[in-house]
Amino acid sequence: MASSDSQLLAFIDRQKVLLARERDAEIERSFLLLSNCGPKVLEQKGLALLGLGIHEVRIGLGGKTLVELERPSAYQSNPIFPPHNLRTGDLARIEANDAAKSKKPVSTDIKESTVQGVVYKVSDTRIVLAVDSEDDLSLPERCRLVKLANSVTYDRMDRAIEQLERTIKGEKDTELTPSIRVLMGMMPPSPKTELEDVTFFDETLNPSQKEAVKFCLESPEVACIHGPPGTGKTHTLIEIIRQLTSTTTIPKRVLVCGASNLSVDNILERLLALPVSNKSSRMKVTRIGHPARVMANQSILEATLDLKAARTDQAALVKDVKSELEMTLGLLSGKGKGVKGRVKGAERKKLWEEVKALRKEYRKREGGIVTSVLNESQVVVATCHSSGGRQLRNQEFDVVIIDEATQAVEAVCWIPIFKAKKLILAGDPMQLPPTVLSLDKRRKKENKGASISKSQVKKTDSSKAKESLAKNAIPAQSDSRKKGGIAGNGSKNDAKPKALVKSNESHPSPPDSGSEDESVSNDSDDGVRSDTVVESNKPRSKIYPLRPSRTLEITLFDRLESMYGPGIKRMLNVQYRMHNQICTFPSRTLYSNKLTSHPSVAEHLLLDLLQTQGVTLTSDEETRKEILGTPVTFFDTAGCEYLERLDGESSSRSSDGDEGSRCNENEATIVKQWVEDLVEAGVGPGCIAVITPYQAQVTLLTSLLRPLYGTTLEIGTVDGMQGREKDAVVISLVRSNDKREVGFLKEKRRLNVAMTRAKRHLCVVGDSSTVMHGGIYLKKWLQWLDENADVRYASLE
Ligand SMILES: Nc1ncnc2c1ncn2[C@@H]1O[C@H](COP(=O)(O)OP(=O)(O)OP(=O)(O)O)[C@@H](O)[C@H]1O
Repeated sequence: MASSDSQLLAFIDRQKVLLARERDAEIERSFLLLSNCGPKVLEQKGLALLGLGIHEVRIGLGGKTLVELERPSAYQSNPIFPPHNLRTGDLARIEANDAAKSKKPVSTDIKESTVQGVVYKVSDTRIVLAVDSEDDLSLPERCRLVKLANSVTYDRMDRAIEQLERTIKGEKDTELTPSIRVLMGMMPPSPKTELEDVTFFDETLNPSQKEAVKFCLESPEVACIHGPPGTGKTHTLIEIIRQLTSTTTIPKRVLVCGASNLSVDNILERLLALPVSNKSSRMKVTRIGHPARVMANQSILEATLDLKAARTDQAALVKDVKSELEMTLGLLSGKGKGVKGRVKGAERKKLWEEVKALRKEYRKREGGIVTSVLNESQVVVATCHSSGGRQLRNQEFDVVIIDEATQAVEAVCWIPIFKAKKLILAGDPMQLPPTVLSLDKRRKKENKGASISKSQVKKTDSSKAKESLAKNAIPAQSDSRKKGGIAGNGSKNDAKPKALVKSNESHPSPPDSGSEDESVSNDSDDGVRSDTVVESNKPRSKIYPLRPSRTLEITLFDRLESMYGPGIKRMLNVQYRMHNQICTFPSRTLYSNKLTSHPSVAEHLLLDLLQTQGVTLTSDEETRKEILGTPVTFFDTAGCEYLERLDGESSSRSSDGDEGSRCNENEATIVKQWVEDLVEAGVGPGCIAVITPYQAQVTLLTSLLRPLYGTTLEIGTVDGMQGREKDAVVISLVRSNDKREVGFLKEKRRLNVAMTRAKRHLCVVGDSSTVMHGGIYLKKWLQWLDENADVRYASLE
């Protein structure tokens, strides 16, 4: 059934409401910070840089004025910036750095600000702000830079949704293409145009990858690729791009987008590394985006629009205008060569008029160069957000590919969608959803309410079980801990306290293969049916109508699957990362038991890694062999009374408005000891990552491990590890002793990302008796670990 007008409008209205809410949450967050904190505190939080001076004012791409700031020796003894969170693309403003006011909150009144712009480039000692203003730039001598809420992303998303509305209503020039109609449930996907014989450039693709490539080529309007961890999603996308742009079929023009710079640079890097028979057959690829934001890799930099434009023959045409502009700006800012003091009064006004005219001319000439570079490009690579910039305004493509589509909110995907006739989405709905600020705020409110009512109303059966488990387990554990210790031989069957074995036996068995547990946080609550597990490749006979999304976490990928069923996608089913034992639980519970391990990794262990490095172990090195030969280890802290602490508990809310973060000192000690054991056994710290849900635990672990291993050992939250892998991963779960729903522990997707980062060894430290409200997936995993992993008992030596 095609979406009715009222369904279409309800969907669009809902998107507008959700986007407005998200924008408010972002503004509120930054407003709270700016109005509550003095500049010094903002600098400590990484949101401001104080005591800066203007190094230079020049002109950049787009005729923007680039203001370069530094820490001059007059105000600072060290030219290197303190740690900060000002990144390329962030909105920031330069304001006078008045020392007397440095404790007062900085101004929240935008009008009062001096100069506002976008961070263009960041290094250890310099930061460049790109300013678009046509007005007079009154730059203070001594200044500071303050990060602001960025509205550009929201503006672009709002515009994309408005464009969608006008397109559907027939009010806009944009054509209501078949792919837009399919995306909006106005018509079902057309039957595939069968391709007789596809000759693959990469014959090593596995059958599921080949099927996904073929499916994407054959689908007339929309196709999705579901790539579980390590299954070669990028590999498959590269083949699709090669097929689309090859001359054997009709070459297509492709726009490759992604949710993050990292994802698109990863694709770009692989495209640029493809073998070419001769120079003319090299794929013409251009990367849109700030050169400072793209990967620091020469071949990638060479592919940026900025560098390509600068190398064209016409580049000389803009050079003259640029020099003149820079000279005039130098006069105005008092920073030009040989300029003494600033120009004032009528002369200043006249010079600004000149700047305006020169800038217009510069943009016109530069626009011509940009268009000619882009017109020659077969493949353009950009983030979804930057595809909405001026440079691509009139560019059209045959196909748009969006990687990491399950991490992008739907509205940001619409920015590039309007530029092409066909859409290919790639992602994994079982990994992290997009970050949504407004949702976190609501969840926290709901959790607060839930925690009070639940803990006050009654004790659940599970909490009673936890208590009796803890009572029984303590004496037995202290015995075994004395004997075994952290690297001791406390293997699951011989050293496990009886009380634990019993209680585990009474737990239900792991989730059945092929079905996701009903009680696991149900996506349908969010307005999407929870049939994300692949059932069949056939198109579903019944098509569900378009429904307004409950939250921004519902991605376009989720929604298409919900409307059209699994026939809209193909799943890659061979993973090239994890030891089979690491892969088993996620495969069973999230991927319909369909995820298999490639033989090259199925049995690989840390032991083999060391052998490839020429290390051989003698027969008496039993402990070392045991550590290196075990794919999954579980330190069960049940009954140990390792209670966590809420960081900032006294105030219940930290000054930046966030709920306090949790940490667990004893658990951190266990993690530290295991990392030490791994390193002692020969594993390089660079091959290890420590992952934990809470920032406070990251800080604690960093204080314990940094002095030993420096920055080679990676420590972070799960969000920073998506798309990454390490030979050995240690997860510190930080048990929760209250009944609140807390992000990581509740969300199976986060847990999935954490557990699938490990290649050869996964160690989990946590409490199997933890019963979290809503944390059923976690409980099942811990149960599975208790039954299948090498279980060790925590001991604080
Ligand atoms: N057909 C294949 N044959 C051999 N190795 C492969 C094949 N496909 C993928 N790989 C390898 O699997 C690993 C993961 O591939 P890739 O980075 O493309 O996966 P991904 O799905 O994009 O990863 P992520 O889970 O991080 O999103 C890479 O080392 C890649 O070389």
